[in-house]
Amino acid sequence: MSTDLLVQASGLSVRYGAKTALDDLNFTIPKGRVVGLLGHNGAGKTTLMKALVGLKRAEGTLTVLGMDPVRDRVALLQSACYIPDVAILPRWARVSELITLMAALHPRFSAERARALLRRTSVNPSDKVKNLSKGMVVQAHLALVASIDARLMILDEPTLGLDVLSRKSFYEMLIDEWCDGERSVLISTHQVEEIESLLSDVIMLNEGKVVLDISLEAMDRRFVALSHDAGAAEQMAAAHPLLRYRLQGSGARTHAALFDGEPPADLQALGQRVRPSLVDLFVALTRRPEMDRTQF
Ligand SMILES: Nc1ncnc2c1ncn2[C@@H]1O[C@H](COP(=O)(O)OP(=O)(O)OP(=O)(O)O)[C@@H](O)[C@H]1O
Repeated sequence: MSTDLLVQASGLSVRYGAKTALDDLNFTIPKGRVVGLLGHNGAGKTTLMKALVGLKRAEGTLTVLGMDPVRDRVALLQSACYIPDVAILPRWARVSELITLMAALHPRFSAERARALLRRTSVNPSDKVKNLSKGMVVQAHLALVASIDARLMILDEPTLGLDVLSRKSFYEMLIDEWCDGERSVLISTHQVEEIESLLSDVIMLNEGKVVLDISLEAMDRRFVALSHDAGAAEQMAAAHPLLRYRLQGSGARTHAALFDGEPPADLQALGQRVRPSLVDLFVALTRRPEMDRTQF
């Protein structure tokens, strides 16, 4: 395996009985990337993350840090860390005791780093877990996990239940203190707007299939949105854009049409190019057909 590819998946499928949760996924995660895993409820995000850390057996080929996640699970967890969507820390313990415990259990854990990361949060090492708020538990959990010298961090909706300031500081800590150009992060969230600026890449899942796997730079080059006034709506619609939506703010151009690739020249003359957001693209690529009529 090339050491630059931390994850390599080909023909990856996961089933729960008769239900196919992931269907023939092919993707890689190179080093030094921050990859957003986006998808509606039930799209397969948690299932994929579980497969990556060997908690769910998958068909096809899956290599994580050069290892088979199920067979080499113990070794893999020395170099990959995973925060599941329900962060649980033992309620009876003080945070300082968890640091001591982690230092004893994990060869790549740095107690010094954990204490330094905790200083950025509102959690004190002397606090008991049972006295922490939900958000403080999440912060403590991240500080502990980010103190493991790992190459891959897998975060399943890590900011669930956090207020906006805590979410911001969580992401700042992740980017400033953990990402170093070699390590990669795979992060799932429903708060797409909030993480767009952090991401280098995005993988979108829809009903167990990958509908988009792209870097943000390539996304900006490939997808074009045209803002236009209401009068041009029919012509835009006739060109079958991926999505038509309303723009916020004032001005004559209150509508936009999103295209995969360059829109025809005559349409470009009717509108102005605007950058489609990740949310617009997500809606366009993962909406259900019954939503089509409700766009306008
Ligand atoms: N233990 C299970 N047994 C049976 N089906 C399951 C199980 N876990 C997940 N599924 C099904 O697999 C599909 C993918 O679920 P998954 O939890 O991976 O979605 P998700 O994208 O993480 O959703 P959410 O955003 O709601 O957390 C869903 O249809 C779900 O019902």
